Amino acid sequence: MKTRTIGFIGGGNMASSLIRGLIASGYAPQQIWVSDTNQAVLQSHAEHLHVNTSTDNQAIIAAVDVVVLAVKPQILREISLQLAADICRKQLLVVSIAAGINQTSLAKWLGHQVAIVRCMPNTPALVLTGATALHANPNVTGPQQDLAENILRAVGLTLWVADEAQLDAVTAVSGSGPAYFFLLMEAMESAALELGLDENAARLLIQQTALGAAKIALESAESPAKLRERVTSPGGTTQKSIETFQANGFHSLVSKALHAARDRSIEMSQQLGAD
Ligand SMILES: NC(=O)C1=CN([C@@H]2O[C@H](COP(=O)(O)OP(=O)(O)OC[C@H]3O[C@@H](n4cnc5c(N)ncnc54)[C@H](OP(=O)(O)O)[C@@H]3O)[C@@H](O)[C@H]2O)C=CC1
Ligand SMILES: O=C(O)[C@@H]1CCC=N1
Repeated sequence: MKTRTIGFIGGGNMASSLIRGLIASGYAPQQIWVSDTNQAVLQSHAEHLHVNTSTDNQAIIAAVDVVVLAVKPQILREISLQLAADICRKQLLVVSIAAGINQTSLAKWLGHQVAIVRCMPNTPALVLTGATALHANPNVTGPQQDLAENILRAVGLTLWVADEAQLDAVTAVSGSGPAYFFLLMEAMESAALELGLDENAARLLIQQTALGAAKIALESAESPAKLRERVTSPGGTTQKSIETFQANGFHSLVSKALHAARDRSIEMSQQLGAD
């Protein structure tokens, strides 16, 4: 499967994470093609990643075995309509990573016979620790499903969802999720500075603590609540901070934030898929 050529339409943040991850996992840069309207982005990818680049989206379609649509959801309709005829003619597998653009809209724009895998990756793909949920439309053959899965599995964990609606929840949980952990790190860093630590010490301690907590959570069969209790000595320091979090509605705040992200994904499907 690593012999296939992969094209990215849009070479921004998420595409860069995937491309870097694919190269780190053994894909040759020559197998990867990227198009973007931003010359600086293409120049940087050519210079640093040695991948093939073009400002011509159609040239990418002509060159590859599978195309990843990695532009902003707001312009996906225009791009899909622009590329539909070439994609159909070549019977190309399309992988869309766009948040909030559903299979119905993609089929309407690209053609109802096109094989489309809609997925939701996340930026830790950059360090081969991505998490991606995928959904295939009925046109996707077994080998095409394997091809899509192999690309995303090269950069982390993959799971298939049979119910496409679950991708809205996945977007709220793992698609946007890295930002929540960065937000917590950001807030902890500000607090650490207030407590008198210098920036370098604060950042290092927080990074290592986040890594350690994630590793324990991954390696342990126990729930996050149980793992939290292990840190919380009765009458000690953690109890005080956890009580402060909980008295200020931490769980409900997280729930509201994830519901807001899920609802935005649904709203985008309705707004952007309308025509
Ligand atoms: N960032 C993330 O963590 C995740 C993003 N996604 C999805 O990935 C997609 C891309 O997101 P992200 O990487 O963050 O966005 P970016 O804006 O970083 O990347 C999109 C790139 O596409 C370029 N572009 C604009 N118009 C065209 C065009 N006509 N042809 C080719 N390229 C074009 C943009 O250039 P310019 O900036 O000049 O407009 C930009 O470089 C979105 O659909 C998003 O929902 C999914 C999961 C996670
Ligand atoms: O914020 C967004 O819309 C995209 C999708 C998930 C992460 N970034």
